[in-house]
Amino acid sequence: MPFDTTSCPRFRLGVSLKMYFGYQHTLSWCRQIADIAVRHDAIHHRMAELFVMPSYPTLPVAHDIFASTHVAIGAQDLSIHEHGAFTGEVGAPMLAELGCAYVEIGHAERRRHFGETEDSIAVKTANAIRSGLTPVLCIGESEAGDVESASRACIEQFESAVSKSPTPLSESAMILAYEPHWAIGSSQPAPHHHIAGVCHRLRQHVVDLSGVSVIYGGSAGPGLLTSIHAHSDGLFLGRFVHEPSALTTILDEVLAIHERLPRTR
Ligand SMILES: O=C(CO)COP(=O)(O)O
Repeated sequence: MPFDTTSCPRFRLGVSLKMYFGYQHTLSWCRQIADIAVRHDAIHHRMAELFVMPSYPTLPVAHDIFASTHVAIGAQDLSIHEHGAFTGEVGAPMLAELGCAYVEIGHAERRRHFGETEDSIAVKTANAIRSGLTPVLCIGESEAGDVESASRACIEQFESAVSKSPTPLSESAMILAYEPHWAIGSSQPAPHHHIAGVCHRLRQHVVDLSGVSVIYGGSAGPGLLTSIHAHSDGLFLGRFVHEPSALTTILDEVLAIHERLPRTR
């Protein structure tokens, strides 16, 4: 029986490669992911949307590798400037020209190691929107705590990040990647009840913004979506899909989740 995807959620699966791989390794990983994407029913039937974020220099070739797939590409950061005398920077207009659909903003590692501030995050978010890129806005509490305080911290970060938006938020597409800093680079994700609680509150907060999805990242990998899919629109993945077959396992989970959903809505 063909899948009725109109009544089902479409999960968003993003992968950031950070700076783990070299150039050739990145391209070979992208080719393997492209191969999985063209063959997997979860992508074919649009039950899952996949975007990958490799390092800047690989973006043009990655764009070509994914050209005949449903996989989108994005950058891991962007400049607070758009053009000009800003040595070493890459601005939103060039990322859009390169074929990026997404750009990551405010990752915990950029906040911690590169002096990213709430103000620079707000400027970057505005620049991304102005160039037609979908921000993947990373928000999350720095220390492990309860759901209430984590949600408050995330909502403050979100409100600050969108404070300079050039267009009404109701017209913007955006992915909120809930990434508790303490769960990134760890051996396991945050506890499921914590993820569910914070994602639920974030979804409530953006309930009137139909273009905003809430996904979870931080040691996410195979098995997690099955547990949290009622509360999260997807996953932001890192190390646990360095082995491409792990992505197949997650896409299999997407199929299984859809199989179990009622067909009558
Ligand atoms: O930060 C992340 C995605 O951007 C998650 O990274 P890890 O899955 O490697 O913890």
